[in-house]
Parts: sequence; structure tokens; C-alpha cells
Amino acid sequence: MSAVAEDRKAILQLKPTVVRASAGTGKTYQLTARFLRILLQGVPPESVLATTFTRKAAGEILARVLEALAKAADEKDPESLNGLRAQVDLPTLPRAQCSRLARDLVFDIHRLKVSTLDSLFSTLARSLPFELGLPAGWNLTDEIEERWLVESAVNDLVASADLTELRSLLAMLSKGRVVRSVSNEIQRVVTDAYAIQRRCDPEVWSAVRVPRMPGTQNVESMITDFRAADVPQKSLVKCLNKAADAAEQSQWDELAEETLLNNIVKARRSRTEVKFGRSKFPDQLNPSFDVLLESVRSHVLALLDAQNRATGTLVETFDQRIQQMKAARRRFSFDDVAVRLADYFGQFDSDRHDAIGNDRLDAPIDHLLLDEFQDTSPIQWAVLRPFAIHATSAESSDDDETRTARSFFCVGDTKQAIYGFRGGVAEIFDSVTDDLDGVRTVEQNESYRSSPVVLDFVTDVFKNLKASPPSGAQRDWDSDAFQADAVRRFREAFPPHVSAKPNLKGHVAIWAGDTPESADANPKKAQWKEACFDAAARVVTDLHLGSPDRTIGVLTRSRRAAAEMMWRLDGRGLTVSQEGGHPLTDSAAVELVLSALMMVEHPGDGRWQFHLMHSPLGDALCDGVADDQAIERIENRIRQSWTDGGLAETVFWLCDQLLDRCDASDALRLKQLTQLAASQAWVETGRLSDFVRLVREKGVERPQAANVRVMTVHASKGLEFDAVVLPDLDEPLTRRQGGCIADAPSVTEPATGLTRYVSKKRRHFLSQRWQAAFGRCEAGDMTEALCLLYVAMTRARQSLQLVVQPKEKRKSGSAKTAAGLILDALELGDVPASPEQPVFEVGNHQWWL
Ligand SMILES: Nc1ncnc2c1ncn2[C@@H]1O[C@H](COP(=O)(O)OP(=O)(O)OP(=O)(O)O)[C@@H](O)[C@H]1O
Repeated sequence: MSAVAEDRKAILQLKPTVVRASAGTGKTYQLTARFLRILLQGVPPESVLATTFTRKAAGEILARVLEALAKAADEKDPESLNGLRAQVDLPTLPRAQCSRLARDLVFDIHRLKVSTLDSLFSTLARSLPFELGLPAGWNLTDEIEERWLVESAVNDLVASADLTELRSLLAMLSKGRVVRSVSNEIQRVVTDAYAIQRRCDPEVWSAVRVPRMPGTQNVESMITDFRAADVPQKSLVKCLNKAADAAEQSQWDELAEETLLNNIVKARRSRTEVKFGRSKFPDQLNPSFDVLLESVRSHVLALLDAQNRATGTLVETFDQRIQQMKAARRRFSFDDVAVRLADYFGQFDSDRHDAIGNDRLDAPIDHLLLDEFQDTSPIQWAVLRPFAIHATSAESSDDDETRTARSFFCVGDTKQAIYGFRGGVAEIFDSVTDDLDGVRTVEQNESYRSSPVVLDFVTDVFKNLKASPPSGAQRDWDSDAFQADAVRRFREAFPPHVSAKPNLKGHVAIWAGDTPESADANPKKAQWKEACFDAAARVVTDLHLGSPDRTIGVLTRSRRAAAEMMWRLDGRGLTVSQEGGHPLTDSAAVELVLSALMMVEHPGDGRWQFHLMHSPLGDALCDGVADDQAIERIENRIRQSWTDGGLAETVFWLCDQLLDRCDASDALRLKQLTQLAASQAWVETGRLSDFVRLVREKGVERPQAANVRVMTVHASKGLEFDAVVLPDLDEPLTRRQGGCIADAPSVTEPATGLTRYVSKKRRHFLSQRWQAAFGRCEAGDMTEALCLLYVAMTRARQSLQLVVQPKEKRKSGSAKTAAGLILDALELGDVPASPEQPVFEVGNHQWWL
């Protein structure tokens, strides 16, 4: 038996297994197979739990399970029964067993536990309300309500704080910078730091050590030395005098980013000769320079320490405030619930873990199946771990082919870890096999999705990634070196991908956008981007015209780029479905309803009145009598409806006035508006303008069957398309410029130190511990950027079309964009503008024939 077949057999024999598999190799397929196999062995469905991250993915698993059984039960479809037998490796599986199970499941669908982590956690929390300190009748907030609660808590904090105290706190937070809006600044700091600080000791913010300031005498003699220095270069004399002046007035912060200081520090660290310009820096000045460096270091770190402590205090105060607010409203976020669960489970030894979670569910979870495990956060793992321990404990370790007692299965791909911003830590995947007993790891790199041409190209790019600086020139304080290391590690760990479909045709092409027409000689960044979007729209149109029945995924890094592409494709007359959700205000009819609501909220504001009264809704509401009192009558009617029937009823009534006056597209958005009003009961407590704001912010998908689909790469996770077009590869790979950096003993443990971001120019003042923490963080950003590129490229079954900006004589090896990485890997130095012809091409461009 081949190794792959053996692995598959082990999976179906329900041995505790971790599957680490590349894109398209059938992780979801195998998870479904295992789920079916467990059920077909007669295990009660309520003791099997499959979890994943999105409702879409959970729905997909559930649909695949039910569909496989229903098809196998159909006497007219012998192929499906054979397919299921092969999938679950039960060659004599009787049809009657499939129909019995299908029928039982359909009648008792609630017994099937296929759930998102969020909904699992909410079920668990509902069964442990006292233990978690949750008030009776509590409910979950959504993303937008959460944002509003943060805003209210910050405003409340600002309103009730002692202003002098708050100002001095802010002065520390912003290092003396003038802050335009106190609330905005606090909100920014809190958003950066809250999630990361939640499970830490408050002391974490005092982990930056501040060295002592050199004594006054030393500083004075350094100043004298600099002034009296006998050096030939005039520019150095000027520079030393400037440093002496700044030191005399204790303007250390101004010296912190001085090139002289930076160059000397860098040269010392890399043990090269310290230079000023082209000449050697005079040795006799070194002792004085040490005093200068120590003075600036002490000042910079003292400021950072104060900023960190102020952040800690602010976040703690904010935490108290928002938790009080949430307790009063009895509304909590998924994060609040997950943190409480993790803290609760964390109190028990692993021996007792077995019992805690399972005690409170309607049936113990004996079979655990975890999907997309690379995106799990430490808090989520802390909650899942007791279940994993139960599922892998004693009863599952016997080597019995017919085991049914307990089982553990976990699938993922660390190359697809793209949810770091949501707390996902791919390294947890690596630690599972050490953490749990008797778990075997299976690796798979044979794709059932993509053609050999696509997979060879993907392998070519990732196996030839160039990293700069090269490993020999590693400089441990330099963030570029950490990022280069991340690129090297990705390249070295990247397994060559093979296709299970050797005869499937494929095509890969790289297109260069046009050189933008510009009044000045150097077109702006935005113009280069637009030229790429135009080229991508052309590529999509040609593909669609050539193969109208094939699916095309246009995948972008940002929602904004998705909207740009959508607009261009619409303009070319293509039917396109945009996924990921856009606010309902893309419909003029919805805007009218919002104006009607705003008119009641702000009776004196003529804008809303004008908009409404020059529209079909105004006509409908004034019953054809547009006299001077019409506005007042309409306002009264809306207000009355709101007072008597509430928001949902008012919105429904307003929408109803418009329905037969608009087209199908607006009618759909109006219907979605009434659903939103009915589902968001919490806005009832506020003002009409709160609901209007919700409508303007909340993304609502516009479902539309179309073969061309535009979405972000994040939204495309788990999906596949015949052709994939990538239009924004020239965006920077990483762009961290702020936030908080954590130092933790391991990926699963809470941080032992936290600090605010320090710019690259000042980073050398930090201790090695903190430089390494910053480096790890930036390396993580780079790995995630590579994962994003990998996910995007591997959605393609047959055709992959990449659009890049043209550039002559690209410098190889220091790419900061995905386009640069790809072109470097393929050793394409010159990329001339060539809108009609690809600059690189492999495979058959008529792959669909
Ligand atoms: N053993 C198999 N035999 C036949 N087809 C398979 C097999 N495994 C997977 N497939 C098919 O290959 C495609 C990719 O499978 P699946 O979506 O399960 O991959 P995945 O590993 O979850 O992908 P990704 O990690 O990219 O989300 C699907 O169309 C699936 O039906």
C-alpha cells in the first residue's frame, strides 16, 4: 500500500490524527469522510463535534455530509453509493444503512454538531453562566455593536475623567505630540492594546528596562569634548557642535534619530569601522560618544516606559468601563466569552479537563474534528484543549480497526495562516502533537484541485523565493533580516506540489499594466495601480468571453481594490457577483428611506427634507398633496409609526411605499434593509441616527449567481475557481507602523511583556530581548503575507493570471511586494509595459477547450 493510501486508511480507522496538507489536497473532503465514517459506525451524532471558523465553512461540511448520504441512498444513483463506499473505505456499505442514517439525521438535524468556534463557545458559555460571571439573559454583540460600545466607553471615560489627569496621560501616550481629538486618540490606543492585554498581568507594561542617565559631570565633559574636538572635516565639527548644543539643553529626543548616532551604533554592532562620511570616526571621541548614546538611550527608553505604563493604566480603566457597560446591557462579544471560558478552564489540572466541558453539554464530545486549525488563537485553543484531551485519552489509544469510543482529527495548513490579525497563531498547530498523547501526523501535497501547470508555477515561485539580506549577512537587530529569515523558512519548508489530475489543462500568465498617461514625468502611485486594475479588467473580460461557463475569481488584498475591480467590470457590461458584503447604501432606494428617518431625527435640517421631497418616496408619503404642510405631515406620520410600532415596523412601512417603484436590484436591498431593522433590536434603545449609521457601516452581501466573482483573498479561503485573476500584487507585503508588541515565553502563553511600537530608526536603543520581539513580530507579518499570496494562487483550478506594474531593470532580492517576489523567483528583471502580450506565460492559453 502506498504511503498516501496508508495515511488515508489510518484517518478512516479513526486513529488520533493531525493532517497537515497543502491547498486543494482534500482536507475538507477527508474531514467529511471521517465524519461520515464515525456516523456510519453507529456513533450517536451528538457525541461528534466538527468545528471550523466561518458559518459558510460549517454549512459546507454539513451540506457535504447530508448530500453524500442522500445521494448514496438514491437507488437510481449507484455511482454515488460507490463513491461514498470509497470515500469512507467501507466497500460493502449497504444502501439501506445510508438511507436510514440520512433519514434519522434529517428528522433530528439538531443532533449534528457542525459549528463555528464562536457558536460552540456561546453554547458552552450558556451552560456555564454562573461560573463565567455572565448575567441571566445575556446576548452576543456583533462587530458593529462592539465598535459602538468601544466608542461609548471611550466617550464616557473622557467625560468623567479628571481633565488634567487625562491630558497628562495623553501627553505620555502621544509622547508630547499634539492630539487633535482626545477620544480618537484614546480609541486608537485602546483598539491597539485591548485584545492583547486582556489575559495578562497588569505588570506586563513595565517590562522595558530604563538604563540610568549618565551623571551631570560626564554629560558636561562630553559637551566640552565635542566642542573642542580637533577634527579635519568641517561637517563633523558642525555635527558635533549641534550635538553639544542639543545635549546642553537636554534635547535628547531630537538626537535620537540623528544619522551620526545611528551610523555609529550600526557600525559598532556589525563590528565594522565607524565612519563619518567617507572618513574614519575619530577614536578619541568614542568615550564621549558613549555618554551621548547612553543619555539618548536613557531618555528614549524612559519615554517609552512612561508611554507603556500610561497605556496599561488607560486600558485597565477602559476595561472596567466597557465591562460595566456590557454587564448593564447584558451584551458581550465573542472575545469576552472566549476569554472567560479560557480563564475558567485554565483553573483546572489537565486530569480534570476531561470532565469540565463535557459535563455541561447535552452529551460528551467523544469525537472531535477541527478544521482550518492553523487559524486557531491561543485563547481558542485553551478552550478546545480539554475536549481534545478527552478525545485523545486512553480509550482511543488502542489500535483497533473498529474503534468507535473516542477519536481526534485536526486538519490545517500553516501555509494558509491568514488570520493573525484576528489572533490566529499557526505555531499552535505545530505544538498539538507534543501537547496531546498518541497523535500521528499525516502530510499531503497532492492536489485534487489544480492542474499541473498551475501547481508547477506555484512550486516554482515559492521554492525560489529570494531573501535579502542573505543569511550570512544576518544582523540580529535589523527587521529586514528577520523578514528575510521568514522568507527563507517559508521557502525551505515549502513542499513541492503535485497534481492528482495530470491531464488537466492549465495556463499561467503574467501581464504588465500600461504605463499611465500622466501630465508629469512620474505618474503617481494611484495611477500605476489604476493601470493594473484596467489591465486586470481586460484579462477578466477576455477570459469570460472565451469561456463564459467557467468560473473566474478576481481576488484582491483589500475591499477597496475589490470595489475598484467591481466598478471596472460592471463598466464593461459583465455580470459580476461581489462577495464579502457592502453597505446597503449602494442602493438609491435605501438612501431615501434613511433620509426619511433622518428627517424625523433632525427636523430642522433641510438636506433630508430636500432629498425626500424630490423623490418617489416623498410623492408616496404626501399622498399627492405637496402643499406647504406636507413635510410636517410626513414627519408626524413617521414619528407616530416609530412611537407606536418601533423601528422595524417603520422601516418596513417606508420600504413598502417604494417597492413597486423600483427595480429588482433596489427591491432586494430594501428587503435586506427591513431584515436588518428587524434583527438589530439593540439599536431600538438608541436613536434613529444609530440605525442609519449601522446601515452605512454594515456590509450585507448581494447574492447574485454569476461566473465572475470579485472578493478579497480572505473571503476566498476554502473556495476554488476555474480561473483566478490577481490584480493588486504591487501593494506592500507588510506595513506595520504602530500598535503593540508582545513578548511571550511561548505561542500559547500570555505575554510577559508588552510595549508600544517603536519606529525602525529608534529600535537599536531597545535591549536584545525587545529587538528580538519586534523582529519576531515583523517576521510573522512577512509569513502571513506569503500565506496570503499562497492562498490566492492556489484557488485556481486551471488558469492563473497575475497583473503587475511594468518596470525596467528591477533590482532583484529585496522585494517588498508580492509582484517583486514572484518576478525575482522567476528571474524576470525587466517587465516592460505590454498590455496586449503577457510578459511571462506557460501552458495552454485556451485551457477551457
Ligand atoms: N480523494 C479525493 N478524490 C477526489 N476528489 C477529491 C479528493 N479530495 C479532494 N477532492 C476534491 O478536490 C477539491 C479540493 O478539496 P478540498 O476543498 O477538500 O481541499 P482543501 O485541502 O480543503 O483545500 P484548501 O486548503 O485549499 O481549502 C474539491 O473539489 C474536492 O471535491
